[in-house]
Amino acid sequence: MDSHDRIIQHFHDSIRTKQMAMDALAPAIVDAGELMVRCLSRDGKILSCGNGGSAADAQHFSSELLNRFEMERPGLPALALTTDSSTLTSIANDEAYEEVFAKQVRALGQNGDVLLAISTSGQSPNVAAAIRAAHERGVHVVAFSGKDGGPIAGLLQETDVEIRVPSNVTARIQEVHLLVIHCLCDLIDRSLFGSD
Ligand SMILES: O=C(CO)[C@@H](O)[C@H](O)[C@H](O)[C@H](O)COP(=O)(O)O
Ligand SMILES: [Zn+2]
Repeated sequence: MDSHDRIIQHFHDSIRTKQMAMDALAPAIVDAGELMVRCLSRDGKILSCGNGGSAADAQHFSSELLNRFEMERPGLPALALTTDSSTLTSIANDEAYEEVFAKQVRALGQNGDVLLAISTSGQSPNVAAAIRAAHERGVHVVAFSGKDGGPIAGLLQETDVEIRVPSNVTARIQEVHLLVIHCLCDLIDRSLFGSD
């Protein structure tokens, strides 16, 4: 397959993954949006975490809440746990990399907050640890995953929401995670500030 055809194939695969995810995930995305709106309307905040591309997604989401998505509106309380290099390196150095998000959740999480936990495989131990810490603090969880959901799927409680992309390809899963982030931002803005 030459480069041009390979690129066309990536686009086709991404389109097909989004079409499958649209039908499978729409109800869970609504549930996640309602959970986040309830949290924000009660002066809660939304924490987010993930590794690699999912760390970027965690920061993308928090920036669109803190600053804005599409409509002009006041900033909303959100914090990505992936950005403070001094905190991340000191926890990893003094304790373990597995604790880098969980220790922040225990320090910052309050009852009624929401943690957006992102892992395309559902395998990342530090995201799993963050979910356990969230439950200790009465923080609800929205989990973005893919593949078979991994160990993270088994950690989720009744009040949590799992958005598992029906794909085994990390890049395709991430492409859907980003679309879901924008869907959630739209739901939050329309619920809290009315439709523009
Ligand atoms: O972005 C990509 C691949 O597209 C990678 O950086 C990927 O995020 C990293 O391999 C992560 O460590 C994968 O972790 P996870 O999504 O399985 O929890
Ligand atoms: Zn965006």
